Amino acid sequence: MEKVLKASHFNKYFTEPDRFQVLKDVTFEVNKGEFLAIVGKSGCGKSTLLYLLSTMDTEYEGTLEINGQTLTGRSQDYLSKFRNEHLGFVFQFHFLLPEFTTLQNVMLPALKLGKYSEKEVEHRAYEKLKMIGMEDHARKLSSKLSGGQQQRVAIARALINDPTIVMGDEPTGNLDKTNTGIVFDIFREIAQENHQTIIAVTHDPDFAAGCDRVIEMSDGIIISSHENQV
Ligand SMILES: Nc1ncnc2c1ncn2[C@@H]1O[C@H](COP(=O)(O)OP(=O)(O)OP(=O)(O)O)[C@@H](O)[C@H]1O
Repeated sequence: MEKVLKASHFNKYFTEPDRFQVLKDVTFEVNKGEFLAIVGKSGCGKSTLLYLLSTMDTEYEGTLEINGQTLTGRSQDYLSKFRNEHLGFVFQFHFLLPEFTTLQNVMLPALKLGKYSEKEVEHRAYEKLKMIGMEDHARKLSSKLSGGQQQRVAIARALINDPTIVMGDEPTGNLDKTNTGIVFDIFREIAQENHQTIIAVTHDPDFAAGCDRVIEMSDGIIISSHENQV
């Protein structure tokens, strides 16, 4: 099984207000196309871990490898380019720009990457919107969409550069049951059809139960990793 992410011996400390160790020797690997949930009680270190995996936080001990590239010790410029090319992010809140249309929001990360012409980017953005069933809303201001629709658009935006890994921090935390199901199904399809990897921090037991594997954390430690029969 091809590994797309290797986290080795992560230790992470916070020093304010007092020094404490938030991650303790966290080591795990993630397969290509795997749909992984990270669960655990509030404050156990899930978001801190995801932030390290996202390459946004570089203050840690240990090594991070994604797509065969060692990312520990790289410059901010290198990491920023790497993120835009290889990673997609979905958060609890959609962070769409309200004065931009749905289509423009989805296009933004690809325009920033500068790999495709504007025409190509627009075409790609349409394709992503089609995939999530939102192409009819392409010209609407994103602020005019429902919460569930906005989160779907945020996923399309995360997918625009065809990332190897999509990372989600409570991606359904702000959604009702129906929209949670829709978002879950999109992730499932991405993993199954496109072999893109999903790593999602979640508090939702039903969401976690549908993932391929669940990593459970407690007090900065991985206490279990089990595969679901899905
Ligand atoms: N910048 C920071 N400085 C100091 N302590 C922090 C910082 N960020 C988080 N913490 C602490 O680190 C611990 C882990 O936080 P983290 O947000 O990773 O937990 P979590 O498992 O994601 O929680 P939740 O499920 O509530 O989001 C908590 O005790 C939190 O208060």
